[in-house]
Amino acid sequence: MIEFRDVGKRFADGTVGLESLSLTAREGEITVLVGPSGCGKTTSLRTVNRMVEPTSGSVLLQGRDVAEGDPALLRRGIGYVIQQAGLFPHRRVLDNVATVPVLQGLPRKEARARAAEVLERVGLDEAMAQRWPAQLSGGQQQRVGVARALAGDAPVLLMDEPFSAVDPVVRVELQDELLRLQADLGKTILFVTHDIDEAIRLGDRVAVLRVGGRLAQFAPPDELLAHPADEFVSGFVGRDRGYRRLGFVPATALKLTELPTRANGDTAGPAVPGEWTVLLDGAERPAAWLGPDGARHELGSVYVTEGADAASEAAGTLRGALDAALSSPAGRGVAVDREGRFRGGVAPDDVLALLRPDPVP
Ligand SMILES: Nc1ncnc2c1ncn2[C@@H]1O[C@H](COP(=O)(O)OP(=O)(O)OP(=O)(O)O)[C@@H](O)[C@H]1O
Repeated sequence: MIEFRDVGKRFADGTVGLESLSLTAREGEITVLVGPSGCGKTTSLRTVNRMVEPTSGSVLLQGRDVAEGDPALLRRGIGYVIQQAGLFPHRRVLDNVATVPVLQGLPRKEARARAAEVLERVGLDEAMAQRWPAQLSGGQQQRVGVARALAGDAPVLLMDEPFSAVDPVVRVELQDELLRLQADLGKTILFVTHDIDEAIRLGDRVAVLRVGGRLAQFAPPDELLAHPADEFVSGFVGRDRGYRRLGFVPATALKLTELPTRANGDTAGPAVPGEWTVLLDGAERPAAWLGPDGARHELGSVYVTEGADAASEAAGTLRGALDAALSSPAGRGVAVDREGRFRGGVAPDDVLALLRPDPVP
């Protein structure tokens, strides 16, 4: 969908922003460009909407060289979100968002209706829509920035450090929201960040760049964490990458163990003497543990075997499985399906076995 072909940029003062970048961002995916300061992330992004003209190579959008045709027209088909949102301070939130559809030729009234619709999508109500940008929090301003980029209904979004200026808690909220939106919208997103955690969280594929816009590795997050291409990448990805992989490895290969069960309210003791028993309600949902001592204990977190989605990141991944195992008083966790019905037990060792890298021969 977006293809960089040997894209190079030498600025007028001789600075090499990009040496030769080749990379394809696939349709409907979030492709993240990550790397240290000055490695050329922003420059790369801006070659797509021609805010920067490459000095060599070309950028293709849906197979067409962006250098052909009118840049203004090109930009109307590309949503663009920047740090600090870049809102017009003298326009109300609603009109900030309506700008893009107005530019696209929609009558003002329809453009405003469209703006209200996308604002609601990003969690901002009518009262917010009537405020001035300065009357919003940093996180709300970023939401408006995202809404404005979505208002044009462009299939491509360029996002340049859009969440960098907000505190870590809001940042995670905004990331979750982007993932939720993306699950609905399926845009082709090119996302720039210097934060590897953000890259790994959001990217379907992550491009790690070094200075000069040279591609060090381009891979899905799990592969980046499991098999960094070289020392630069492993240094950049960080020391706790083994642990962080937990959240990205689907637990489909995890074998559930059998656990004794009993109906909740049944006054008989443990189903198997000396063992922990899961108490199930009438709908087969686990309610509590019955200890070997005959006392009830809290269940701890449960592992949801299916339905991994943006809203509950850990569901269906090894992170969720390990958390269930470690937070349970029984030394093993309880697995449930999407409806909350009991599926089996999770042993911590089984989770760790799946994470263990292949031994080096
Ligand atoms: N207009 C310009 N003139 C000269 N040099 C420039 C210009 N714009 C960017 N550069 C240089 O090009 C290189 C890449 O810059 P770019 O902004 O793309 O990096 P970045 O990876 O986005 O960095 P950061 O994370 O710090 O924003 C840097 O060395 C920068 O100083």
